[in-house]
Amino acid sequence: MKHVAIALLGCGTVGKGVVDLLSRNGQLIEEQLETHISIKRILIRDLPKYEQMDLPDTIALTTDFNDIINDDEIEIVVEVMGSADFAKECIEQCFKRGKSVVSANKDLIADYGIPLLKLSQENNVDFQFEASVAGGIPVIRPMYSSLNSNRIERIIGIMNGTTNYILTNMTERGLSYETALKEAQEKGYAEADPTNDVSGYDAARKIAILATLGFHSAVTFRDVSVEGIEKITHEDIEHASEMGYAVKLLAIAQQNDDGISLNVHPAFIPRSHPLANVGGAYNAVYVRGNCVGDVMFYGQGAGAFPTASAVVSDVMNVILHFNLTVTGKRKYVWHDTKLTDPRSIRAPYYLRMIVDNAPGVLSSISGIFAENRISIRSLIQKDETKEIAEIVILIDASADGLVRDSLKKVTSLSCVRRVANAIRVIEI
Ligand SMILES: NC(=O)C1=CN([C@@H]2O[C@H](COP(=O)(O)OP(=O)(O)OC[C@H]3O[C@@H](n4cnc5c(N)ncnc54)[C@H](OP(=O)(O)O)[C@@H]3O)[C@@H](O)[C@H]2O)C=CC1
Ligand SMILES: N[C@@H](CC=O)C(=O)O
Repeated sequence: MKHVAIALLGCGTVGKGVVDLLSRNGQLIEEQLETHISIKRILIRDLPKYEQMDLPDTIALTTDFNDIINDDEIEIVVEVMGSADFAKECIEQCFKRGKSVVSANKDLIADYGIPLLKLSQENNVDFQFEASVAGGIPVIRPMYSSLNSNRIERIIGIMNGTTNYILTNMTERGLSYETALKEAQEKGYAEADPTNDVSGYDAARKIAILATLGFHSAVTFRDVSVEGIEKITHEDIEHASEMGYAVKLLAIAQQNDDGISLNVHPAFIPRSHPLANVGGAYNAVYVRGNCVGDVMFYGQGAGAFPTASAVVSDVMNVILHFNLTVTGKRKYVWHDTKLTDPRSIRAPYYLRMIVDNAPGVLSSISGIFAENRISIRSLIQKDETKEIAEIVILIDASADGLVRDSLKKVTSLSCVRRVANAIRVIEI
């Protein structure tokens, strides 16, 4: 039986998941590859913390990356630390020393995926990162393999388990935002800094990675317009339910006539749509190819075993390439990319405002929308006291820039206390 020694950089939620998955399914994995995989070393920072962990005695823990990079027996390095700079440095060193790398680090790949892929090719090694998008769901490989006979037209999905867990549990269990986030952290879904999840940056990184591969476009995280879920309240969720919608954080990449648009934002989705029923930490990604039509990928987008499933399958793929002597041979294609102005993207919007409960208020607000040729689909006055009222407006599909400009004017009306939220409605 052949033997491949690997090293892990990091042994947190995902790293420990990899250790456990290999011990649980090792025999089946060996049978398929005719190769035994052993984890030889793991890099961590805080040694005493890991000495208590239930890890096989055969694994050497180290706090010095040199122990890994200088060990010629180690052929594959699995980077599951997170962070950008140090991880990038380690991965580059691995490539230069002829080691293939598997990474789950979307922060890094969304920014440096293309230069890293190029460097891996120059050094004839593999770089694989299936777990970087949607945890356990196979969605990266289909982009450059199973669906690559298509021109990909659109990618839309729920790509962050933490925010989906928060929104689902605010909706179904009435949990507060803070309690739901705490639960998501306890379950190992959230990033080390959960701001990346709730602000939409994590999903933005994932859609940038998918668009890079699916659209053959050299885009990065910085090309994505991002809005998070921090402003979503129980009021918004209740109004959505009453109107037949669920609130979800969506990531959308779209090929338009004038370029590519990349957006992450909360959205009202009709309850009848399959994405509305993706609950908890589950993710779902729709891909539309010009020949295949719509394909949907669904599964657990975060957590130890689901993510380790993708990481270990990447390790298996690297070993398969070793065995077939095709390591580092995959070719990637990127074209010049033009980005659509995000302000031109049209959608219907749900708007919630807190206003004075006084005559003439509604006509002042609707007057501003009329001036901007935005047509109001419905306007409902909700809870009211003697002094204030909450109004909920649905407007027909309008350009984002026009909606934002109109809302600025609405906010400046003395009778408008605040625009509490403006959320796009997805009609698919
Ligand atoms: N959790 C999930 O569900 C998913 C996570 N990912 C990605 O996987 C990666 C790992 O995530 P996760 O396991 O949740 O993270 P954790 O925070 O649970 O674990 C990180 C691990 O990396 C180690 N580490 C961090 N920085 C360093 C460093 N500079 N030097 C040495 N060791 C270091 C930590 O060691 P120490 O404790 O000693 O600091 C810890 O063992 C991230 O890129 C994340 O975005 C991807 C998909 C899903
Ligand atoms: N924090 C991420 C983990 C997986 O990528 C999430 O919540 O989806």
